[in-house]
Parts: sequence; structure tokens; C-alpha cells
Amino acid sequence: MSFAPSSPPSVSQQQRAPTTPSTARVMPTNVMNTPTAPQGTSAPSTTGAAAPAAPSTTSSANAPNTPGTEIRGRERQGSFGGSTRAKVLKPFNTANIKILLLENVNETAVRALRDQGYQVETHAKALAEDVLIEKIKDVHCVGIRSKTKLTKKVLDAAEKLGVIGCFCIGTNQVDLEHAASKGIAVFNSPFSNSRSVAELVIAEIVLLSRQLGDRNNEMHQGIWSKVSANCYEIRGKTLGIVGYGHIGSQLSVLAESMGMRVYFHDVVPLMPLGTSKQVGSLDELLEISDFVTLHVPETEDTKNMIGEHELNKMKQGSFLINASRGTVVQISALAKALRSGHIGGAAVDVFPKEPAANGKFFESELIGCPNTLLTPHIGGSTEEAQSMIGVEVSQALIKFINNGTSIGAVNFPEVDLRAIRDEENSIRLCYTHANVPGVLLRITNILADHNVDKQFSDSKGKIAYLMADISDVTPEQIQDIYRRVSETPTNIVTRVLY
Ligand SMILES: NC(=O)c1ccc[n+]([C@@H]2O[C@H](COP(=O)([O-])OP(=O)(O)OC[C@H]3O[C@@H](n4cnc5c(N)ncnc54)[C@H](O)[C@@H]3O)[C@@H](O)[C@H]2O)c1
Ligand SMILES: O=C(O)CC[C@@H](O)C(=O)O
Repeated sequence: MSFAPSSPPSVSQQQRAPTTPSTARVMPTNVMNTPTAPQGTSAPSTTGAAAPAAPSTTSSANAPNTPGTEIRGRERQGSFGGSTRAKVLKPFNTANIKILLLENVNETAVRALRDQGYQVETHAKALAEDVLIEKIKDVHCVGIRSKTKLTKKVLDAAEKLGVIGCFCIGTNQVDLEHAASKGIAVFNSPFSNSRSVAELVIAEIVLLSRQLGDRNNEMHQGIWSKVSANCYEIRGKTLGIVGYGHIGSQLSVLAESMGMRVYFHDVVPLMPLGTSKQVGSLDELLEISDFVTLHVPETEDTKNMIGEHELNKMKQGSFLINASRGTVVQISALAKALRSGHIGGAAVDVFPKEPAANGKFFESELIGCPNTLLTPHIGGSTEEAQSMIGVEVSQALIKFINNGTSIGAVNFPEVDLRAIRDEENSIRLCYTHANVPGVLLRITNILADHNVDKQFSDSKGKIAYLMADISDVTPEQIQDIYRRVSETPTNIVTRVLY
């Protein structure tokens, strides 16, 4: 386990909009937030120390890392010069950390998290809401993909949850703002499956252009139907990309290498790759494209982005591909345009309502439409992508749990500090609080008599996150710092790491 590149050890509190803390809370019995004794000290007694939880049957067989034993004292390069050791932080006895992984999260993640000594429970499918509410009560971290909806109701049931890992790109399935208001950081994998999606779209462009889905269906029914009418090469055709982010731009390069002309529309001006060109509006893109492919996130603005008006703008016989989110396209309008022949074919990987698990019934107005390829949300489903996502997201979770590092969080201020010195009685304070004026002064007063080695603070919307490394503190002083910080009126979550 390693620290990410360190941030400057300065205090950089940003301008704060006055707000009232929505869910201030102190979590004295939460193992992610309760200080326990550092090595060689007696257990602090003034706050309830976390009772070690009995490992469940699904937990890791790995021996838990005891703080202050083998995980300490590793030499780290670069942080403090050659001779100073950096302390490898752990929150406390890591076997007390409970992690729930749903939706068949990749084995690379399961292994990495178990190697930390955490208790990891895995499920191949998404859980029904009532089961999820029961399960999530007791866990410190949950890992999901696109099916599990972490709504306000579910998050409010999660009494100990400190961090969420979305083992995918999309984070629309999580109420990000509510999670932040409860001090719960959310991480995702911003680009590990981008290439897989781009390759699938290239395949679909060829398949649609040659009506391969229909020919394949006919052959499986024993029907020989050799046709060339309305079948085309893709060379020289125009691809219109809506959303030129990680996937859209990767696709742009692949499509040009196959001889396509590429235009794109995005809400922000972006550097066109190769000879592609950005156009001024969605309508303009729709009017000039032979293929339109959607790569936008699910937001209020992208909801029903492609409906009757937009489909009518598209060229007669052109093709639509959606591997973004199901809510981006009005399915009834698309089905109508396909059946009328105005749209020559479509490839759809995502749907407004998707079955919760494999084997469950799927229904859609698109079933039976001509030249229509339907796939069960598999754009990012390759061995390569899932394995990379597993590594990337599990590392982010481990860094947050063990070090407090929030770099890469999608809903949280991004804060990191360079490694803490490997000394007895040095601690890291991680304080998530309401983003209101006057908090830093209060914390400075609490820490006034201590040796603060370094400190960094940042804010995002209604919350802020402060990290401070403090040396030469006795167990009693640790308890005092923890108590006073967690009792501040702006407290959302206070953690002390050793
Ligand atoms: N089918 C799958 O399995 C699969 C896999 C990965 C991602 N996805 C989906 O694809 C989406 C895009 O992924 P990405 O990694 O390229 O995201 P990204 O964030 O890198 O890029 C999205 C782009 O869309 C643009 N955008 C946002 N709103 C827009 C609007 N209203 N009009 C035009 N452009 C807009 C953004 O400016 C950005 O450039 C994800 O959000 C996810 O929902 C699906
Ligand atoms: O793996 C999944 O369930 C989601 C894949 C994709 O939609 C993503 O957002 O990365």
C-alpha cells in the first residue's frame, strides 16, 4: 500500500458558502472513526473503543493486520529524504472493517481488500432494497456496479458507512450529494472500461451497416436471405459522437483509423483528436451524421436527450447507438422511428429499466424492431476492463480507509498529505465538516498546543475535509483531540489514524 503523490503541506481553506450542517454526527462506536491505542500505548478509555467484530463466515481468511506491527516502519522513498521512515497508516485493527461487495465485483478487488485484513462479503447480484437496507447497516464500505441504487433511503440506513466504491464509470446510481452530507466519499473508475466500450461501438457500426443482426437471426431460423440493398461499407461515412469524453474521444481515434469522418458535439469546447471536428449544436451533428453514438453521463440535461424531434433531425436511414445510459433516449420514439424506416437501425446497450440480475425477464418496445441490436449493458464487460476497475477502485478505497486520502472522490473535497513520519505517538486527524466560516479557527484552537506537522483542507459544495498530521501526542491527548473535534457543531465525521 502506498500514498498517492503528496499535496503541498499548506492550509488552503477555500471560500465557504454559509450552510447549516445537515447531518452532523459523531460516531463513537464506528471502527472507522474511533481512535484506539497506537502501538506501545494503553487503550484510550474516554470514548467507547470499538468492540472487535467476529469475522463472518464470508470474511477473509487472511490474518488481520495489527496496527503497529508488520504494517509499520516500511522505508518510503522521497517523502522525507533517504533516512526517514514513513509510517504506514491503518485506522485500527483492520479486521473490524466490514466491506460489502455486490454485483460480482472483480476478484482483483476482493483479493486486494482481503489482503488488507478487512472482512469482505461478496454477492454476485444486486440485492433487493429491503435486503440491502438490512445488510448495509453494519458495513463501513460498500462496492457496487450500475444496478445497485444507493438512494437517500438506503444511505440513511447505513449507520457506519464511510466510503462507497462504484466499480464502473457511472455514479448516477448513488445519491452523491446525500452521501457527501453524511461524510461518505464515493469513488469510481473514470476510464478503465472506456476502451472496451469504444471497441463495442466500432463493432456495432459495422454490424448495423451490414444488417448483421437480422441476417444472423434469419440464419438461426433456417432462412437464407442474401441481400446487399441498404448494406454499406463504413469507410467515408460520417460518425457523430455526442459527448467527447474518455469514451467518445477514444472512439474518434478508432473510427478515423477505419476511414470514417468524425464530428462531435459536447457541452464544453474540447481539443479534436486526429481530423475530427467539434460542431456547434446537437441538431447540427444529427443532421450531418450517418451514425450517431451517445457517450454522455446521466444528468438532468441528458435525460430524454434523443426524442422524436432529434430522431426527425437525423438523416433518412441513419443509425443510432446508445451505450451511455438508458434515460438518454426515449425508447417509444426510437421504436417508432425504426419501424417507420426513418432510422435504419440501432444498437442499444442500456435501458431506462434494466433487470436486476441475469436470468430475469427483459422487456422493451425495441424487441422485434428491424436491424436493432440489443445487448444487456455489456459495454464495459470485458476481462481486461473488470480486472483494471477492480484494482483501481479497491486501491482508492484502501487509501481512503487507511490514510484518509480522498483524491479521485467524485462527491468529496480531494485531500491528501505526504506520508506521516514513522514515530511513536504521531497521528493523522481526518475531519469532515460542514463548509461554514470559522471552522478552521476552532480546529486551530483545539490543536494550538500540539505539534501540527502538516495540514491541508479543501471544500466542495456544502462539505469540507481537513487532514492534519500531529506528532508527540500522548494517548490521553489523542482522546482529547478526538473528543473536542468530534464535538464541534460542524462535525460530520472525525477519524483519527495511527
Ligand atoms: N455501456 C456501458 O457499459 C458503459 C460503460 C462505461 C460508461 N458508460 C456510460 O458512458 C458515459 C460516458 O462515459 P465517459 O467515460 O466517456 O464519460 P466522460 O465524463 O469522460 O465524458 C462525458 C462527456 O459528455 C459531455 N457531456 C455532458 N453532458 C453533455 C450534454 N448535455 N451534451 C453533450 N455533451 C455532454 C461531457 O462534457 C464529457 O465530455 C458514462 O457516464 C456512463 O454512463 C456506459
Ligand atoms: O459494470 C457495470 O455494471 C456498469 C458499466 C458502465 O455502465 C459504467 O458505468 O462503467
